[in-house]
Amino acid sequence: MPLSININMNQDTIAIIGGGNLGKSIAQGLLKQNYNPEQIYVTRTKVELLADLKAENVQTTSDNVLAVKEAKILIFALKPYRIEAVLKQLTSHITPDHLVISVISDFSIEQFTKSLAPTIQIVRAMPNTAAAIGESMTCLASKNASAENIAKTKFIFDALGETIEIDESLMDAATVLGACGIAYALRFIRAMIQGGIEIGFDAKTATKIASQTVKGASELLLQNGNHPEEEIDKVTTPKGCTIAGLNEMEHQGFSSSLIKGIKTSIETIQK
Ligand SMILES: NC(=O)C1=CN([C@@H]2O[C@H](COP(=O)(O)OP(=O)(O)OC[C@H]3O[C@@H](n4cnc5c(N)ncnc54)[C@H](OP(=O)(O)O)[C@@H]3O)[C@@H](O)[C@H]2O)C=CC1
Ligand SMILES: O=C(O)[C@@H]1CCC=N1
Repeated sequence: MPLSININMNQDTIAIIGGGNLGKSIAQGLLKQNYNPEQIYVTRTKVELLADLKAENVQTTSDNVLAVKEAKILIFALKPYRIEAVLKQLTSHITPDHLVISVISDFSIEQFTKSLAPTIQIVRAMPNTAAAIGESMTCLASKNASAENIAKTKFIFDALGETIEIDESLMDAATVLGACGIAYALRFIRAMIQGGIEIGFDAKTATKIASQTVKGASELLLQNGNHPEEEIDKVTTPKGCTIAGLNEMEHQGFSSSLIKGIKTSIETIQK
């Protein structure tokens, strides 16, 4: 569905301040949704690394002030240790007419607000890199943002995948489960591939089988709304190979290692 159908999103220029891994994924996702590339600004200091976006007619620049002046919607996708310096540079150019969205982890709305005029509304969004292909899971949180600004933010991220609204106190948890989660899932798939090669498949075939199988498993939950164990029960024949393998994985700490990893990730954010 083109973004222009609703609230005229294709008429609002978007500036992505910080075109790194996540910023670029968002830009790629917008392009995939037929967002007019000339109405997307992406900034970074090493602007030459945005050549792929430039080739698609996206406006790439190292000039954050220019991007902010040209855009109605600002998406800040900088590392947390860079944001304060960049906001200092931009404070006088960010107005209440801007919709300010931050995808920065570990940087609260309150911290953001301290650097800007009190009239500026901020929406926090926590997407993941699957935004590039319209499959992000994005958690949204706000404090003083208007219903219109929240709806606009939701509209943008709905076009890049699924969205849910959460309390800001859960943003670290959203970062871990949703954003870091992509990496955990990919490491799981990589391990499946390694196992698949050991039992006879070439790497390409193992990758195809593992990736599609994981996609199918996710879809079973998303489409049927069942508990994972209910679907697992359908696969585990008594005395069969699935339960033997699963139990061995659990003896080796499979679920426990994932849960401990998730807790370690959130402790790393919160320390
Ligand atoms: N990667 C992910 O999967 C996710 C990341 N996040 C959050 O998103 C934010 C960005 O993460 P990520 O994309 O991984 O990080 P990256 O380091 O890949 O991207 C940050 C970008 O900011 C640019 N940058 C640095 N200084 C400036 C500046 N003064 N003006 C404009 N651009 C600048 C950098 O480019 P250059 O060096 O050329 O300036 C870099 O490309 C972080 O806060 C992260 O926590 C949230 C969810 C998922
Ligand atoms: O690991 C990180 O710092 C960021 C936060 C979420 C995904 N990547």
